[in-house]
Order: sequence, then structure tokens, then C-alpha cells
Amino acid sequence: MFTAYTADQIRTAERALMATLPEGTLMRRAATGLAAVCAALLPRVYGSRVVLLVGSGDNGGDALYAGATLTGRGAAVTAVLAGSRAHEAGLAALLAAGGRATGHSAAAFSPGGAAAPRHGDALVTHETAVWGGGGDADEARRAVERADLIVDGLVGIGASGALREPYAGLAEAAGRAAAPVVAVDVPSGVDSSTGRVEGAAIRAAVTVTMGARKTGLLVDPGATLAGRIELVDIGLGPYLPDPDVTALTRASARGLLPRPAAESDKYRRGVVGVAAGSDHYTGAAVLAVGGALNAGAGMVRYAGPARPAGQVRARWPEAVVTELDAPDVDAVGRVQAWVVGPGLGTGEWARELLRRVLATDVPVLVDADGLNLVARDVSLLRRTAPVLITPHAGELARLTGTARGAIEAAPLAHARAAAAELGVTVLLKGSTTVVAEEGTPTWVNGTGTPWLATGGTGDVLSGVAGSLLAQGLGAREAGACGAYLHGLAGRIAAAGAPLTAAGVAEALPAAIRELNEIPAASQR
Ligand SMILES: NC(=O)C1=CN([C@@H]2O[C@H](COP(=O)(O)OP(=O)(O)OC[C@H]3O[C@@H](n4cnc5c(N)ncnc54)[C@H](O)[C@@H]3O)[C@@H](O)[C@H]2O)[C@@H](O)CC1
Ligand SMILES: Nc1ncnc2c1ncn2[C@@H]1O[C@H](COP(=O)(O)OP(=O)(O)O)[C@@H](O)[C@H]1O
Ligand SMILES: [K+]
Repeated sequence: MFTAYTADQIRTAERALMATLPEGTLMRRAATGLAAVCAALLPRVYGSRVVLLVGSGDNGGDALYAGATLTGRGAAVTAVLAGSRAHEAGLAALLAAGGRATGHSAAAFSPGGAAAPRHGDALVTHETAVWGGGGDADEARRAVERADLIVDGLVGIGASGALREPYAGLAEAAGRAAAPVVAVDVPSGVDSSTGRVEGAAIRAAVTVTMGARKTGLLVDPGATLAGRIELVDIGLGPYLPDPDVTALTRASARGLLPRPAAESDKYRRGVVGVAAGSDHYTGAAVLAVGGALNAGAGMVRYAGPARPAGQVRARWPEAVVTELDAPDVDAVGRVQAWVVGPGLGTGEWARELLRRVLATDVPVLVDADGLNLVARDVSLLRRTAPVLITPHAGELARLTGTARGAIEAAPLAHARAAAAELGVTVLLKGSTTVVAEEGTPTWVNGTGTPWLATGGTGDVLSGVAGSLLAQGLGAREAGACGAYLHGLAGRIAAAGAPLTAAGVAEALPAAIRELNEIPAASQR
């Protein structure tokens, strides 16, 4: 399981750890890890051109110390100092090692500068003009263009708001450069606590994060901009509180996923009921049943009107189909969990069927039209057995009376608020899927692919997560594990090309095989 923390949580833990150590220890640990990752990315360190983008805080300090190490190994390192000051000891170390610096605060270290002596034989350029034009800016631009590697030490967990100039311009220049970017702690421009981006931001190939992952590295758009994440252990572990968010790893997803044993039979493996589809929307029923069957339920019982029932029967002969004349699930037989809502419609018939499903005593997953019905009457959700709702941002907006854009900009906060307000488990879909339940760390999932943004994939997800509920997982675990599997199946189905929702359902067994690392030859 990955854990991640907000900037405030990290800062508090760092303060506690720092109090036990000589000054500068943590930054040395951070910079050593950073330099190692940078060196591994370069075909050869000696002779490589490395540019450090250096802000005025400790994030820049990490970059400067790592730059000193790389200079010592023969790299040509240029620090572009973006702020009115730079981490003094870090800059001194870089210059002493033979690195170069350019920008505002380099002037203070220039031969004629009053504030500080010249360090070694290092070349330090004078401040010639304000950033955005003039000698230093041109030199910085050229250095960025020609670099073999760019290190983003502009801002880390101390950032506030959108990047200001000249930081923003430097982030954009790095984006245009051919060289890969290594972000220090967090890509500058990404809010480390939420993943939100306002304005310019660094797009990193690798983010070297110090002590613990930051929440913003696991939530889009931050997650996408962070690239690969390398965690440097600086000894923070014992000082960390409960995480802000968690994410399943392959091993932890495998641990959650139920698997049949010798004594299993179809009933004990879990029976899931699917109440979905209408004469108008038949495909949603077929897709939800496909998701449920392929995610390992022992049996799927479908209940719906004649037209979707006929299509489910034709596509999935494995499903046990009940054609409903009336909105009632009494005749359907026993199930361990229900999925209700995809393609159901929002008329009186659909409302009554939803009400009856929610009146049962088993866990219920509510999706799509089920959520549109709940939006008109949230008292429908009042029950004692678990409820998992699976809205996308638009559905959650209707449900909570919030603007869709606000939800998309802050998915974590809105999923948590909805979970608290409605008293249910909320799986909020999007490029990062968020599973929130009051009083516990929020799960986030990023196994998906943008190819999943196509009609019907959400119906498949409802079947998958419902199937896991029926197999005995709690609402939170079923949501997180379901999103993980669905994302993985999406990647397999897409393989770099468009996918269909039916293809995602069909790729679920391959996703489970991949999760279990079972070689094709020995599958049982
Ligand atoms: N505190 C510690 O013990 C450690 C800190 N470390 C590093 O230190 C970083 C945190 O350092 P700081 O607290 O000094 O903060 P940062 O270096 O992240 O940023 C603060 C500086 O950036 C400027 N700034 C903030 N928002 C800005 C914006 N939007 N545009 C332009 N400039 C902006 C501020 O004026 C301030 O000077 C971590 O991210 C990590 O990289 C690591 O060395 C590990 C140890
Ligand atoms: N950009 C994206 N990257 C990754 N996954 C995405 C992206 N956009 C959508 N998804 C996923 O695709 C699915 C879409 O579900 P939904 O919006 O309910 O579609 P539908 O109603 O057509 O079934 C969700 O699982 C969501 O998380
Ligand atoms: K950074």
C-alpha cells in the first residue's frame, strides 16, 4: 500500500525528526538520494550538462547540494537562481565544487558583490537585468535548451498558489526543452497537498520525493505531471501520522481480491444482483452484468424489463435473468449485494425499483440513474447496510448541489464532504478515482488510462465493484479494489489504442491474472 501526506503533515513530522538530528542532516540525505536518481538517468555523468532550476527555499537547497555532488562526478552543472535569494550553504557547496550559477541572487556571490565572497574558481554571472530579458535570462534560456538533464528545485511543499514569475517562465522553458526533468519533492506548480494545478507547472519524467509521498503526487493533474515517483528515505517514518490518502499497490490489491478455495461453491463465492437497464438503455444492463461476471462473482442475477433482460440473456447465458413485470425484486432470489442504477431511467418505475433494492438488508452499489433519482430524494440512502455510490463529477454535482467544475478541481475534498454529508462510501470517478469514507484515509486509484473516457465503462465498473461487494469486501475495499482492477483492465483493453466498454469487461480476467502474476502456462 502506498501512503501519502499533506504538506502540513510532512512539515510537522520533519520538525520532530529534525529536532533529533544535527542541522543539515535531512537535506544531505535528500540531496544524496536526488543526486543518485539524476546520475542513473544520465547515460554518463561525466561531461553531461545539468541545469538546476533553483527557487529561494529549501527545495532549491536540495537541488544545489545534489548539483554539487554531480559536479564532483564531472557533470557541467549550471544553477539558474530564480528567487531574490538562494539556499546559501547549498549555493556555496555548488560553487565550491566548480558549478556555475546565474540569476538574481548569483550577484550576491559575484566577485564584486558585497554580501559574500567568491567561492573557489566558480564562474558567477552578474545580475544584468530583471528576469524576462537581458543577459542572465538569455543565458538561463540557452542553458535550459541545451541541457541533458533539468532538475526542478523551484518550489516544494512550501509553495503557495500559482507559480509567480520568473518561476512560471522557467517551468514553461523546461517544458519546451528536450531534456528530461527531475522534480525535487513535487513538480513545481503542482499543489503538493491536493494535486491541483493553477497556471504553469513542471512536467517531470521522475519526481524524487523526500521522506514520504505527498498527496498531490497521487491525484491528477499532479499525478500525471509527477511521472515516475522515487521515494528517498530520510528517516521520517516514525514521525508520520495516519496518512491523508492511500493507494493500492499490486501486492495489496492482490491481497484484497477474493479467490476461490477447494470448498467454494457458486453461492459461497458471492451472488450479485444487478438491477439495471430499461427499454431505452439496454446496453448498460449488458455491461454491468459483464463487469460483475468477469470480476469473479459466483453468480449474477439480473433483474429488469423484458428488452434489456433479453439482451442480457443473449450476451451472457451465465446470468440468471428475471424479467420484471413490476418494480420489485422479491422474486429474484437471494443475493449478497445489489448493483442498481445503470441505464435504469428516472421515472416512477425506476424510483420504485431503487427504493425496493435499498430496502433489502444487503450492501448496495448505486450508480448513474440511481444517483439521479437519489439527487431528488437523498432520504432514499438512509439504511443500515453499507451503501457505495459511484458518481462521476456531474452526478456528484447534482447530488450535492455543487458546481461540476468545483468538484473536478478538488475531487478529494468533494468526495470526502459528500461521504460525510450522505453517510455513505463515495467512489468519485475521473482520471484519478477517489474512494472516500468518513473517518478513514481516502483511497485513490490511478491505474486507469484516458482511453477509459468512453461511454459505458462506468457501467462495467459498477458491475466489478458490486461483484466484489457480493464476494464479501467492505464498501471501501470493494470500491478501491474495483477501481484498481477496472483501470488495469482498461490498460490491457486499450494497449495504446481506443477501447470499448465491452472490451474492458472482457479484459478483466487478464487483469486479475496480471495482478496474481500467474504465468499463462500455469493458470488454474
Ligand atoms: N524541512 C526539511 O527538513 C527538509 C526539506 N526538504 C526540502 O525543502 C522543501 C521545503 O522547503 P521550504 O519550506 O523552504 O519551501 P520551498 O522551497 O518549497 O518554497 C518556499 C519558497 O518558495 C517561494 N514561493 C512559494 N510559493 C511560490 C510561488 N507560487 N511562486 C514562486 N515562489 C514561491 C517562497 O517565497 C519561499 O521562498 C521540501 O519540498 C524539500 O524539497 C528536504 O531537504 C528534506 C528536509
Ligand atoms: N481521463 C481519464 N483517465 C482515466 N480514467 C478515466 C478518465 N476519464 C474517465 N475515466 C474512467 O472511465 C470511467 C467512466 O465512467 P462514467 O463517467 O460513469 O462513464 P459512463 O457513464 O459512460 O459509463 C470511470 O471509471 C472513470 O474513472
Ligand atoms: K520542485
